Amino acid sequence: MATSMLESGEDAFKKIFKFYKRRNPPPDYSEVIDFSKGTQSDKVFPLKLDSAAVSAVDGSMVGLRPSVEWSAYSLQGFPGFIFISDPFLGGAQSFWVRQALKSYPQKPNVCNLDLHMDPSHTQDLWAQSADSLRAPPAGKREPKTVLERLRWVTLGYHYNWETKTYSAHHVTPFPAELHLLANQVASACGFPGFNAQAGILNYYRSDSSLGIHVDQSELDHSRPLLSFSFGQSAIFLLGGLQRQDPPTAMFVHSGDVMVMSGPSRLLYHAVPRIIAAAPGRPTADSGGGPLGPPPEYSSALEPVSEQDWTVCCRYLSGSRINMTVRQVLGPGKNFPEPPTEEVHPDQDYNPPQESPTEQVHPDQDHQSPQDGASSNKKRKQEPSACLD
Ligand SMILES: O=C(O)CCC(=O)C(=O)O
Ligand SMILES: [Fe+2]
Repeated sequence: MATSMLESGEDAFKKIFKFYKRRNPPPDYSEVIDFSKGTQSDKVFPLKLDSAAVSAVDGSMVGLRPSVEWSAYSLQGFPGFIFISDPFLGGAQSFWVRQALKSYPQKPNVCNLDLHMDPSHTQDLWAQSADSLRAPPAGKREPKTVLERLRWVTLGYHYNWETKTYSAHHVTPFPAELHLLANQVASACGFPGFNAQAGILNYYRSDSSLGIHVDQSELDHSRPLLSFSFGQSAIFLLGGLQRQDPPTAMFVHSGDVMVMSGPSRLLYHAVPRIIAAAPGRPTADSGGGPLGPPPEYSSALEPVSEQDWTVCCRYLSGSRINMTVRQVLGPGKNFPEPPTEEVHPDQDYNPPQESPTEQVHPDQDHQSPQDGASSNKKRKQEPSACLD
């Protein structure tokens, strides 16, 4: 399969991306690494993390199991890449899903819908969508709620999709609980003092994909990039330092955490496909249901009400959420002073259309997810597929 494709002219990453994105016939997944099956693949090795770096109490505050219990792995050929198979306490994923759907899209954070909607309509996407998502599906094709049209949210230093930069002039407070979660995971992985300064949240529908790119806009690449996934599963492709290097395919399931650090920090990667989570797999919608975390541990996170959880479950039945957390500046560092004539605080922030990087620098820097219906078009359109 994938390996035999590498001979011909088209670059290997693109070819493998297309292979996994293909709908008809669906691809063969036999070469895809599944970390939830442990060291079944001869390329996967158990990784001992720094269990002293995070106390069980601190971990439980953000919904993490004690780090000695985490199943962490390294992947042959990818030093610095760490895969942690769902380190969350039962029920704790629901907190993060609710945050990603209800809280993080709110102002002053920035989202794709701000580009073509009146600010009064992007103020509270949850409030506008919750009733429709709570109602039982009517059977016929229903108009999409605004929440279902959400594709990305930026936090902290807001990523500028056009210039592919962060700026000292466009920053809002980074959510404290997500800062804590990232700090603890990074500490366990050998990066104490990780300072979450920017977040990019991607919201994938069942036909979405994320193009081949490298996350290089952060100014300090010695700090890791952390990725948290919830909801439906995905195929993640991890390649090399060159765009055409052949990638390795792996499944990412709900609750999984990936850390790109050291020599893996600047590797090309992509998400060609969202896959329905296997029945019985503890996706966010079954990980404790509406209950939130068991009451025996303290948490920095507000419990999720049953009402809210109904909305989250309906949303997640056909969607995947990925939160990447980045440290933009080195410890104690600031943004370099721009030459005076280039200082245009905020006015020069032209937030993208839904997938602006496709228009400007395709296949290179960080992009937002693309919907299936528009994968070959310059400007992304709303997806045509309905909820599963
Ligand atoms: O969705 C994912 O797993 C990857 C997201 C990503 O690569 C990014 O946001 O830069
Ligand atoms: Fe990325």
